[in-house]
Amino acid sequence: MELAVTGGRVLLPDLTVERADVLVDADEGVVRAVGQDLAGDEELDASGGLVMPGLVNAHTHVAMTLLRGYADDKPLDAWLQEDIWPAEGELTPEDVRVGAELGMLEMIKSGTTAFADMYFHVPEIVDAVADAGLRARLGHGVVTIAKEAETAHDDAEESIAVAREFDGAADGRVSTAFMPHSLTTVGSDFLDEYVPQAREAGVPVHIHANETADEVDPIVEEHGMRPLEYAREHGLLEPEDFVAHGVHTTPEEHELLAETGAGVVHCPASNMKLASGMAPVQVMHDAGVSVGLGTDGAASNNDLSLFDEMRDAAMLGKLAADDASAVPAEAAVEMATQGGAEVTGLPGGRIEPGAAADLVVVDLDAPHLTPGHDLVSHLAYAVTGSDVRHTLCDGAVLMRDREVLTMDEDAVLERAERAAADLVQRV
Ligand SMILES: N[C@@H](CCSC[C@H]1O[C@@H](n2cnc3c(=O)[nH]cnc32)[C@H](O)[C@@H]1O)C(=O)O
Ligand SMILES: [Zn+2]
Repeated sequence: MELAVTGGRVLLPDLTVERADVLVDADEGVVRAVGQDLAGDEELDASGGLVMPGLVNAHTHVAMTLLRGYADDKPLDAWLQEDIWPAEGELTPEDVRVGAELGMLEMIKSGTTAFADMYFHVPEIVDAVADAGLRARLGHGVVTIAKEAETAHDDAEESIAVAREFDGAADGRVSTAFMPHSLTTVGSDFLDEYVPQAREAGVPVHIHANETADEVDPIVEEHGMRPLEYAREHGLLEPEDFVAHGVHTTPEEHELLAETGAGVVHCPASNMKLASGMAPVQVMHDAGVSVGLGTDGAASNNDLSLFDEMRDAAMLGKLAADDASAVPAEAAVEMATQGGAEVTGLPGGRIEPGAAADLVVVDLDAPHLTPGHDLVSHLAYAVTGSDVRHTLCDGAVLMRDREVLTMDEDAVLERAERAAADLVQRV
């Protein structure tokens, strides 16, 4: 079946905008053509809209939607230890399923078609991705500090097992990674033991790194090197690997990232909310580092909209560089599309023949998007998630005219409300 997305304008990979139709091969899940007057077996109306690549949320913990607004206004360490980890200790597989569905509903409704996720009870998340129709790189987050050796090993084994088992699931829309939680919550002996297993399984490694000053200093003190140098020493930073945050990073670390090809996921909202710091995004770009954008979990954001994240990235990037020309709109849009696809190794991020048919249509016919001098500027600074009219992933229509077709929206909200209330009772 061929689907023609007609009557709109299209954001091309070079970030120019052209009046064109997009022909999608729904069976193969690829874009066949971009051009004038294309016809398919079915049509999707994009008139008055901009057809753009589906957004890539390159770092999140999707089931944390259940903890949205549960614990705010604290720094990372206290937030995790006092509130989040105790609550997460009570999450059942069913809770994770419900939270993941809520997050995916939110993503589909705000134009995200692919995401990278670190969490636990991953089989539930795989099933939710399969049903929702999205694309994802999933992994089990490992923590080894303050655990008995056996429990810590079990956690790491589970991460490797999950990565092996589910790579290629959901008709190839799910891929996986080995996901040690962070350079300070996983011991180096565990990295040394399990990273080679990830290589053997052919999956990348995704980890939190250099998020706060508090997690940089102990590594420098104990090992006499910067965290990313330490990461490299322990087998990380292969080209397919990607680290979340990279807030407190030095020029030497940027050089290391650029040389190795490992990517960074910038999470500006989470970094602002937890007061973690300002990532030197413009400096990283100038150094040739691949950068994607992530929301991080909904408990530190508090939403999963990449449109908000683009705006935050552009705004914070200017403040960090003390330069209004830093992280321009184009850079924000690039990070949320091609950049995220590159960093996570997921298809998508570009609309061109042969590319994955992961795309969204944004309604431009609105007061806050008038006049239309520069649509890339609008995407970075003025569009919000609720402006998304249609969402397609892998050639399938997931949302048409704001109606999500792959999920029962009311049922998802009701289940989430109930699961969250029960959870808070138990904690
Ligand atoms: N298996 C681990 C869980 C790791 S999943 C990934 C974890 O990252 C946590 N997380 C969420 N946001 C952040 C962040 O900004 N920095 C570090 N960790 C985070 C999240 O709450 C979740 O516990 C365990 O048993 O504790
Ligand atoms: Zn995170």
